[in-house]
Amino acid sequence: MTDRLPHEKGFHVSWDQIHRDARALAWRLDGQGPDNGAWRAVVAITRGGMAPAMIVSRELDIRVVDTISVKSYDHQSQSEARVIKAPQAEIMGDAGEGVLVVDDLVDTGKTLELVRKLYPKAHFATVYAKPQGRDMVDTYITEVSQDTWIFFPWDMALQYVEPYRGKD
Ligand SMILES: O=P(O)(O)OC[C@H]1O[C@H](OP(=O)(O)OP(=O)(O)O)[C@H](O)[C@@H]1O
Ligand SMILES: Nc1nc2[nH]cnc2c(=O)[nH]1
Ligand SMILES: [Mg+2]
Repeated sequence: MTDRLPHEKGFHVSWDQIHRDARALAWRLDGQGPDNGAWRAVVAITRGGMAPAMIVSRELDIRVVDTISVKSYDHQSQSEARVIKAPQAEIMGDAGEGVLVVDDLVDTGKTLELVRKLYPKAHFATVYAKPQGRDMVDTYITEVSQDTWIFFPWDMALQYVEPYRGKD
């Protein structure tokens, strides 16, 4: 993760904000599936995609939900990704047609590139997108610049901050 830093800007997302944005994503996807507008299943890219996928599946009343786990690692200075848990083969079918693959964000696009290769007919949706990975996503809600780090509520806690005038 250190190679992803430093980032000039921080975009802090609250629970309320991610709920609203994931709902907006669901509404945009409503009726866009290949089977009379319907989607067959939602697949979350763990772990960050799980909260948005839960909200999307709830909004669109999709009861078939599975996960895919992609682990990024550095191998001789080249960053690679591999699947360490795949979704059920019966859910994905041949190429993922009718399946909504949901993640919290796309950054470099490496994660989605890998999942897309496996399931080229699935629909890829993220809540947030950065320019470098944007072409890997079919539907997203909000774009942030490449030098922005997105902070999610599950990675944060409320804490005391010094008053402005109290600082050195
Ligand atoms: O477009 P990319 O450059 O591949 O980055 C995007 C991915 O990185 C983050 O997940 P991470 O691998 O950090 O794991 P996590 O979801 O378990 O936090 C994020 O949730 C996306 O899945
Ligand atoms: N939380 C978080 N994880 C990431 N993984 C890749 N980019 C990001 C980001 O901006 N925020
Ligand atoms: Mg992730």
